[in-house]
Amino acid sequence: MKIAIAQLNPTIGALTDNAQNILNAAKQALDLDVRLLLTPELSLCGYPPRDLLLDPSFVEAMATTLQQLARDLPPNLAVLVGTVEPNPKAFTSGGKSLFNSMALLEGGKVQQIFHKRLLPTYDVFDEQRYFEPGLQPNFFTLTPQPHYSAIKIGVTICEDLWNDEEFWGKRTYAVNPITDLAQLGVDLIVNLSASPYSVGKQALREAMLRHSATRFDRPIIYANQVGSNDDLIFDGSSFALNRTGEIVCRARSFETDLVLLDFDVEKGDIASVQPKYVTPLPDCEEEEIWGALVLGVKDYARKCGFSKVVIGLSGGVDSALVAAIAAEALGAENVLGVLMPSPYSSDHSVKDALVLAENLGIKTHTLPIGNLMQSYDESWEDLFAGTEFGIAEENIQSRIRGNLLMAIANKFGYLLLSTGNKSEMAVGYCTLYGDMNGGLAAIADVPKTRVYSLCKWLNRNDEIIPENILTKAPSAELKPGQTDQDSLPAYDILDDILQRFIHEHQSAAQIVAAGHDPDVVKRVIKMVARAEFKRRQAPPGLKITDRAFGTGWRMPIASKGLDTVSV
Ligand SMILES: Nc1ncnc2c1ncn2[C@@H]1O[C@H](COP(=O)(O)OP(=O)(O)OC[C@H]2O[C@@H]([n+]3cccc(C(=O)O)c3)[C@H](O)[C@@H]2O)[C@@H](O)[C@H]1O
Ligand SMILES: Nc1ncnc2c1ncn2[C@@H]1O[C@H](COP(=O)(O)OP(=O)(O)OP(=O)(O)O)[C@@H](O)[C@H]1O
Ligand SMILES: NC(=O)CC[C@H](N)C(=O)O
Repeated sequence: MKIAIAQLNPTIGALTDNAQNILNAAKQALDLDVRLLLTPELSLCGYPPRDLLLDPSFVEAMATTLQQLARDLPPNLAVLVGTVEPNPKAFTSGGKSLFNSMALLEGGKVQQIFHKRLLPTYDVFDEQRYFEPGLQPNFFTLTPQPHYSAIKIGVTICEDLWNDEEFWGKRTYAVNPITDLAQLGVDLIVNLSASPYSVGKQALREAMLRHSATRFDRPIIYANQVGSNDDLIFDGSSFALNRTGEIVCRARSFETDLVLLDFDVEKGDIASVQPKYVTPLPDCEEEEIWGALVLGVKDYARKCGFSKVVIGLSGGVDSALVAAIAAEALGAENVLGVLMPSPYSSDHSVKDALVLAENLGIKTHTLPIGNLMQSYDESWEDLFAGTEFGIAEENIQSRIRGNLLMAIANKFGYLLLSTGNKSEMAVGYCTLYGDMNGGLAAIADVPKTRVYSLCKWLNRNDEIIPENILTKAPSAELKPGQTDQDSLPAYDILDDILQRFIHEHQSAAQIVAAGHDPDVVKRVIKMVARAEFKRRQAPPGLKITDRAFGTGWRMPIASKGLDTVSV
């Protein structure tokens, strides 16, 4: 029996377009003699729909679209479609008004509905805000073709398979849906997912599901969403494991795909369809992150209706990387780099930015800002009389640039990409309403040390990022001779402290015990706390790590929580 995974890229809320994509995949699958087609979690509305789910008319439109899709699909193909279903008991007995569901469509109708049982409510996930958990194990039977006996297929939705206590060494939820399904004697388990990307996550998914497949002696098919929705990048990388835990197929990462496999009724196991379709995983983390960021920029622009972007090109490494990502995502002809030298800019900053633009094939425009800086100086001359030249005067350069860039974006209908990296966003080394301006922060979750390693990886064959950009000392160039290390610890030290503090939840004392200077640790943690007000006003940033400063980071601003560190 042929089964296909449709690795789809839905746009959130675009019900008609998403249904059409499911229909297109179904037509393709039918030509390949497929009996069962799998689509990702919430494939009809896209994941995560967030508070659109609080709008009853949206939920109603989804139900209507689902019914129409059932009628439009080829009647002999069984299709699992991700949707929501009202909770009829919510009104009388309380509880959330919806179930996160999978609908089995066949023969022109909705045949069965399955409810997600485990609702992730941590990091970027907020499913208990909207959904009631399903209480029953989910399965259906399917006859491969007339005169064959029926196959029992267990249905799980994303998080449902993330509670194998043997794999994790603990239970997060009281139930483990896969145990119930094994007891019910299902022949095969499918998992319909919307699992966002983070570095190294695919290895974790494969190890986790390999463990479950072998533990329960059941084949598992994992169908993931692909595409980027705001800050979340979904990598796809759908795959299937046979009963012995071997990878039978793997879909492409960061692209839509349709993958075919075969359920051998005699053996009760799945096998690849020749030629074997196992896309190799990226060679290194840099290749993986690059794929994620390119997709992130491409989908954000496309789904918001932009074809062109503008970037401030300083001749530094951050703007160089963002320009390279944008050129790959949208085509070099759709990227405008703007050089805005001030009297403090070094000669090499302009030269390096121009060489970079030439390497990438992007257009540039130069707008010197000395005269605008002078106008500001004149306008506040009386007000600031008798004060020292300081941070306000330095930052005005950044604010002038931010204004010019937004004006260009506004004039020509471009999207402004901001260039701040995670290390800067963590400690607030950036100017509010200055270089923080923008519609999308492309590398806001990429630590500075990773910015360098990505650029070096990019240069592995040809020089794309000019060598001088990689070797000179990082500098904001807001005053003569300034370097980042006048204000911050060396980036390898800063990033290690941030990794321990933000990702590993280590205390200041633990970070010091790992060999860091106590004063530096205290200072860094205080800077992180005090920069919350800036991060709250930053553009959405593409998430590539397990903890980003985005929807999964909910810190108070007016607080003393992190600020009172002791070592
Ligand atoms: N809790 C809070 N809630 C709301 N607002 C708060 C606040 N705390 C301070 N503020 C306000 O924010 C102001 C400070 O923030 P802000 O004006 O952004 O500026 P600030 O953080 O003082 O300075 C920017 C820093 O970023 C560095 N930098 C590095 C790299 C690039 C660039 C660049 O611009 O290109 C800059 C620059 O050298 C400087 O050290 C305060 O003066 C105050 O008005
Ligand atoms: N002279 C300039 N011309 C154009 N844009 C600039 C200029 N200086 C700064 N910018 C913009 O402001 C951002 C932050 O600037 P800055 O160079 O101060 O910080 P950075 O962290 O060293 O970043 P980068 O490595 O890109 O230089 C830059 O990435 C760029 O987008
Ligand atoms: N949509 C979901 O249930 C996602 C949760 C899951 N643990 C994941 O990241 O992949």
